[in-house]
Amino acid sequence: MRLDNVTKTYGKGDNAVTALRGISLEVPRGTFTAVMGPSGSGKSTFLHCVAGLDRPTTGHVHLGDTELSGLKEAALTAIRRERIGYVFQAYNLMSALTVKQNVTLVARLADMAVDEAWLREVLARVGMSEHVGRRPNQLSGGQQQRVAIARALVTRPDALLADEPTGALDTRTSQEVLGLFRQIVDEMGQTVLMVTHDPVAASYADAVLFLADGQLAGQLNRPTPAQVAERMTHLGNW
Ligand SMILES: Nc1ncnc2c1ncn2[C@@H]1O[C@H](COP(=O)(O)OP(=O)(O)OP(=O)(O)O)[C@@H](O)[C@H]1O
Repeated sequence: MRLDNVTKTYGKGDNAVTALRGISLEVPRGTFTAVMGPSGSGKSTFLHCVAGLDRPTTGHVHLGDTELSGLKEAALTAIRRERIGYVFQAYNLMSALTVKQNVTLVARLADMAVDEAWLREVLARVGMSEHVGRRPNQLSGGQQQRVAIARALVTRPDALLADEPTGALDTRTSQEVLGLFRQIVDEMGQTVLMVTHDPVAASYADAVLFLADGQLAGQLNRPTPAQVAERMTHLGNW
């Protein structure tokens, strides 16, 4: 993923709010990158622009060789569905569907063939092979997030985007989910970009990008939680 001088302004005139101010960066394929920053620093806007959910006001976003800002809505929708996987703080599973049905729902809605062998591998990776027939209310929070990760992986996306994926989990379960992200990067070559408020979560990443007031305010590679917390303390309230 690559961003070239991306800006994003919401609203017009006196009401205009500039959320991103000239962000240029590259997220290498097959790496785990965390994004941190004080509240209102532009993290969600950044993630939405990378995901093709929102269009930059100026600048360009590339996913591989594809430039997202030049695409028409239909092409962008196809990219969002087929080339990007999402994991949210709220697991967003369908309560009436089983684990297997939830994992394959997006692909089925999009008329994409689901490769059974790949589905089995993904379910095994996230440790949910034994629970394919259960419904979300029969699973713990950590298990539900694993199902959401399987759902994101099943279409073999170019990138997996996670917005506070451990925000609703206890410490131990968070660590299991973060360990799973690490594994899918190291063993499957997946690219993961994660927004988080948690220095411990960020320390699982290869690199942590810091945003402040809509600008890139630094990067730490393979940092410890203490180094991340120290950097955040200098950026403002978080
Ligand atoms: N749809 C919108 N319309 C107007 N302003 C917006 C909109 N979305 C975000 N903003 C503003 O843009 C700025 C950046 O917001 P953003 O949600 O990207 O920050 P954030 O770092 O994700 O914050 P938080 O950590 O609190 O979720 C903020 O000043 C916010 O009020």
